[in-house]
Amino acid sequence: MAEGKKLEGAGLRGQVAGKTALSTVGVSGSGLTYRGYDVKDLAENCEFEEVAYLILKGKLPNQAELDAYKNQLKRMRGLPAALKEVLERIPKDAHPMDVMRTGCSMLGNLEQEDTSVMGEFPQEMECTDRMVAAFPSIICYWYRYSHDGVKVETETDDDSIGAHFLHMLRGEKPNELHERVMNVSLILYAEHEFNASTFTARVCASTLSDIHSCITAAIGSLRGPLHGGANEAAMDMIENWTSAEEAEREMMGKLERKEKIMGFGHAIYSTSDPRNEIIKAWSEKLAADVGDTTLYPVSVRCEEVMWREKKLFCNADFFHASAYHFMGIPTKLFTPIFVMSRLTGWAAHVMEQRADNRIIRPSAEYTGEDLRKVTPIAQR
Ligand SMILES: CC(=O)SCCNC(=O)CCNC(=O)[C@H](O)C(C)(C)COP(=O)(O)OP(=O)(O)OC[C@H]1O[C@@H](n2cnc3c(N)ncnc32)[C@H](O)[C@@H]1OP(=O)(O)O
Ligand SMILES: O=C([O-])CC(=O)C(=O)O
Repeated sequence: MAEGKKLEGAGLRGQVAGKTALSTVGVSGSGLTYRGYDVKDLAENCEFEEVAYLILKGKLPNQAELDAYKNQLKRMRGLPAALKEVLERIPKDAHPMDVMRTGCSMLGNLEQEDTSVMGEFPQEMECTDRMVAAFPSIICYWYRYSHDGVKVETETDDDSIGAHFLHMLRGEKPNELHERVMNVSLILYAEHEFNASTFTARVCASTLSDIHSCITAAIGSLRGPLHGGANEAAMDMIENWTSAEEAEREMMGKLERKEKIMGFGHAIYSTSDPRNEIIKAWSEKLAADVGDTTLYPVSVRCEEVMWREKKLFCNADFFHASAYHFMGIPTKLFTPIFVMSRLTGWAAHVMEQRADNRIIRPSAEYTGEDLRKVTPIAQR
């Protein structure tokens, strides 16, 4: 069970920066809740679209509401020609998170949110639904064009966002296991209170900016290796090791050299991240499915060494690395999948901020020079 840790010090740790009804992190016994539901319960019993609906619209949908929501999202999967042209110009070696950032921003140019009456945002839900539907299309359109020269069809009839993503990426519909894992993964990543990227979105929203600006800013914040980028960084690390023994030796060396190990530790949780045991179990199933005898044992040994040596635990990102890898997803697309999911949390926070807004503007402790006069340029 995750417990709260002593929260103080730099990085605004432990400071209440606002109110939310969307989620709790590390405060209730169950560790992580979305609108009062335990994330484990949601991951076991729901599809991602149900959870997206819960986060964005405030309640779990009934069957008719879910069907209508999924159909609406399906109809919004296509990309405007001007956006496709932009994606076609982005080089193969671009960072996929930069592609997401540009894709989101370009969509905001082509389908601007109506902000004409200050403080009123009548299209915020429609713009959000559009982004939820279009983000998988954006990343896959760019990836398939830049890597395979294929202009992929983004208007698929796949039932779920996860299946739609895998279908565009691989050119064929995924099997049931892979679709289920995508659902679970997207649920686990969907919302997490005032994490860095969500806070970024809220700061932007507090200026009464448009929703595409808020989401674009959040994508930039999620890109870093201390946040969403950790799933890719974890993969880059574990794929080098061919046995659990080698992983242990290398991990010990890293710890001796005081290197940060990606996919471990958390700003809020102190003993475990409740998302880890869920994605770890799916990673184990996928390992059995592909007959893996290396990557999963390597990952498990990393987890054991970090706990034994440092009492540091895997966060949501660590076993996502092996799980995605077993599904044949290229490492560089790991963090964009996080975006496809967290978009729901970001947008819900933007709406929550807008509904009860005061511009976010903290103060700083000044550590610079005392007041002084400008020396004329010739004398400097
Ligand atoms: C979905 C997500 O965004 S989850 C987070 C993903 N990020 C990562 O996996 C990156 C690796 N982890 C980290 O960098 C950190 O644990 C963070 C950024 C997640 C949290 O940072 P903080 O809140 O500052 O961590 P915390 O206060 O618990 O750190 C305590 C000590 O453990 C160390 N530590 C924390 N995480 C790690 C790690 N992954 N590897 C090695 N040492 C670590 C810190 O350096 C610190 O040591 P110090 O006191 O000697 O400076
Ligand atoms: O809450 C955090 O600081 C980081 C995190 O786990 C998330 O955003 O999912």
